Amino acid sequence: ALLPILSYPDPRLRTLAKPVKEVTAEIKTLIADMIETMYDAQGIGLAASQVDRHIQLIVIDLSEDKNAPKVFVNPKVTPLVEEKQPYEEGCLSVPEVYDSVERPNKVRIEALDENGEKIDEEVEGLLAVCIQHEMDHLNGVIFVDYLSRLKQTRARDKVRKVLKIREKQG
Ligand SMILES: O=C(O)C[C@@H](Cc1ccccc1)C(=O)SCC(=O)c1ccccc1
Ligand SMILES: [Zn+2]
Repeated sequence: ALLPILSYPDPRLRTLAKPVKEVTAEIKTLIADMIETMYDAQGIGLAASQVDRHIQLIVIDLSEDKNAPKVFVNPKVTPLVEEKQPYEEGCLSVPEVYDSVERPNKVRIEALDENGEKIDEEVEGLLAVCIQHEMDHLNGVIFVDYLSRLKQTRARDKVRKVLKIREKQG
C-alpha cells in the first residue's frame, strides 16, 4: 500500500528511530509498502522515519528498471575516507528542492537485510551518498539542515507551495 510521506518541516521527521528487534511479518509488510511508496514518489531511497515509522529501516533502489531494491535494517555507516565530495541531493520530504551537500563518498555499511542476514559492505558513489542521506533521516536530520538559513527558509516556502499545488491536483 502507498504510505503518506511526511513533509519538511514536520517535527515528526526529527524523531530518533529505534533499533528493530526482530524482522516480523508486520515489518516485512512495511518494507514492501516503503518500496512501493519510494517507486511511486520517483525516489531512489526512503527511510521509515519519512513514513512516520520510527524504526531503523531504510530501502534504496538505484537500478534503472526499479526492480532491485536493497533493504537495510539497523544500519551502521562508517566513513572510509576523510575527504568530502559535493553531490546535488534531493529529498522526498522536501519536494522539488535540490542543493549541493558534501559527504564522504566511500563508506562501510553494516546492517541486516529483510531476512535478518548480515550485510557488511564497502560502497561508494551515489549508493554511499544515498545511504548517508537515509541514515540522517533515522537520526532526525534532513539534508536542508546542512544549508544556509536563507536556503532553509526558501526550502520551507517552496515545500508549502508544492504541497498546495499537489492538493489542488487532487
Ligand atoms: O528523501 C529521500 O530519502 C529520497 C531521496 C534520496 C536521495 C537522492 C539523492 C541524493 C541523496 C539521497 C531521493 O530519492 S530524492 C529524488 C531523486 O530521485 C533524486 C534526487 C537527486 C539526485 C538523484 C535522485
Ligand atoms: Zn530524504
